[in-house]
Amino acid sequence: MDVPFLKMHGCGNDFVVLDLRAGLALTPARAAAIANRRTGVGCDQVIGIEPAPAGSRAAAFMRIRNPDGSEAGACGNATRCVASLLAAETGRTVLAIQTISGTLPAELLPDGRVRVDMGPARLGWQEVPLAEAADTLHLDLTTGPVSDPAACSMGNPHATFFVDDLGTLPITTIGPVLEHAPLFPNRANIGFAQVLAPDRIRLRVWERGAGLTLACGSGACATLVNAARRGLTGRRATVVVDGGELGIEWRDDGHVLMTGPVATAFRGSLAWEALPP
Ligand SMILES: N[C@@H](CCC[C@H](N)C(=O)O)C(=O)O
Repeated sequence: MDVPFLKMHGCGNDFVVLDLRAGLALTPARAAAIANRRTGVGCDQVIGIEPAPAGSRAAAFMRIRNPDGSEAGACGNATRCVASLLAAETGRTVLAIQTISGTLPAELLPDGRVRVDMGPARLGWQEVPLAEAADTLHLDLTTGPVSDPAACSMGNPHATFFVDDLGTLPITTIGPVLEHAPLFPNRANIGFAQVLAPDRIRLRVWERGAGLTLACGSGACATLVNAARRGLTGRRATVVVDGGELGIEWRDDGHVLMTGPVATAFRGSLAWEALPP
């Protein structure tokens, strides 16, 4: 059976997007096979669009899997991509997408960008989660040249290290060590941020289950929140990632708004029977 897919990206964070509303299942093994950049299509995350749960006001449910098969509670860049697809399908510019972490309102803007309400930043140590009680604004964690990160959850776990010079950091060496640090029982996405101005941050993210990507939307949200909590920025900033720019605002009610581009790279079809169950 041939199953159509879309290859999309947000600031270079790339996705295979599958419409699974007819009932196909995105298992961990299938996602890992699809995401493999040598033997599959290749992507940072595999995204399944599934029916919205009964009674939900959302247009659809979005399942997020990393290349290692693990399931994530949030993916900011993919949420914008799926919102743009659902907007085109329904003719609505305002809609909501259900994830395992909550319902995310989204809006298609006149310039083609998409704004998503990523929900409230969760600041408690149990919410990140951390392995033990700690002040999430200053974690006792050092690896190589980086130390003293701040942590929060955007529906998925993030730690942000603020550094003076991003250019010299050995991210592919320290990223995997930090992702698996015992302090993070569910592992964590690890952001490395250089504050350029009170409204501008340069960010690179070692993503849980995916590695270094060109952009991480939830990471950009977490970074702005952590930077504002530290008094390094205001509550609104442009976050410059390797693949573009994201506008982030931490509203007074605790919700984080993310605005950014979406792009479709190509369409294809998967030989479903060739995938593992
Ligand atoms: N690329 C995403 C985040 C994807 C999930 C993450 N790797 C996790 O495991 O939590 C984004 O744009 O937010």
